Amino acid sequence: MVALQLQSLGAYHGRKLFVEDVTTPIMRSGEVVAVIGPNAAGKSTLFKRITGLLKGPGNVVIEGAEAKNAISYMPQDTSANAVLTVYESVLLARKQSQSWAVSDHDLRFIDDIMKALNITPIAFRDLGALSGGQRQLVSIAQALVREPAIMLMDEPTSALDLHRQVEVLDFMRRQARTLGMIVLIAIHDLNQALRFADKVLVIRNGRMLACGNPREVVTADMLRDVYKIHARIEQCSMGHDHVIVDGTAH
Ligand SMILES: Nc1ncnc2c1ncn2[C@@H]1O[C@H](COP(=O)(O)OP(=O)(O)OP(=O)(O)O)[C@@H](O)[C@H]1O
Repeated sequence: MVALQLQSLGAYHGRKLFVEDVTTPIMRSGEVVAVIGPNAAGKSTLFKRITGLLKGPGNVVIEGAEAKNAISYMPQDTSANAVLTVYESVLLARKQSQSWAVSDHDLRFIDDIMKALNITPIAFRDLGALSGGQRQLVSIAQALVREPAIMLMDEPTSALDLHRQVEVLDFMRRQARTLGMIVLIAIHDLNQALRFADKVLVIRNGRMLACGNPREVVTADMLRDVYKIHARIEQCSMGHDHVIVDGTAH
């Protein structure tokens, strides 16, 4: 069982603190947490602080995972200038966190992830010759083959068509449950967050406003305060919550 908690976490860009005093409930194996908030709220900055790419006060407390492959981070910018094929890049990603010998298990694991993400047909294409959505899928594969205990994904579906968005988010949730991962996903699509997340964490101006059950966190009041929109949360005929936007609030 893996557990993650952020305690009074802050993050600097240069000398300025852009994220401040983020303390979360304990997140546990199998959970998917959607990290939401307006542009420039600090979602990517928070992820970079959790991975150790940025410095700042506070603690990232992880229990039940070896430091070596505790966290895998998929950045927002998935552009690549390495002269590698898709398959080479995924294999390299797997080997970065393990010994350099390639086992049958490694090859099977990579095949399974690539098949699940439907990128086997482009396995031998150069990274530089992919569409934005294809690059994003490859980047997800690179993060997953490291078999992390905690996965941080920064807007992993922003370039994907609707079918692939649902496929990827469904797959991530299954992976979280079956492998016991904790998955944090920064995402702008609040309906996808409501559909896939166990918890929603809201950030505004570098501060965490709430972290908890999606139904309790994503409310008309929160949408007005944080996003400056008039919206309703309504249940569809299947009983799922949806955000219906009526317009901007000033
Ligand atoms: N390298 C950097 N140097 C200085 N400031 C930065 C740097 N990167 C980000 N910032 C600033 O930090 C703040 C938070 O940015 P961040 O990228 O974390 O927001 P975000 O919530 O991920 O936004 P978006 O939804 O637009 O991707 C912004 O004010 C941004 O200008």
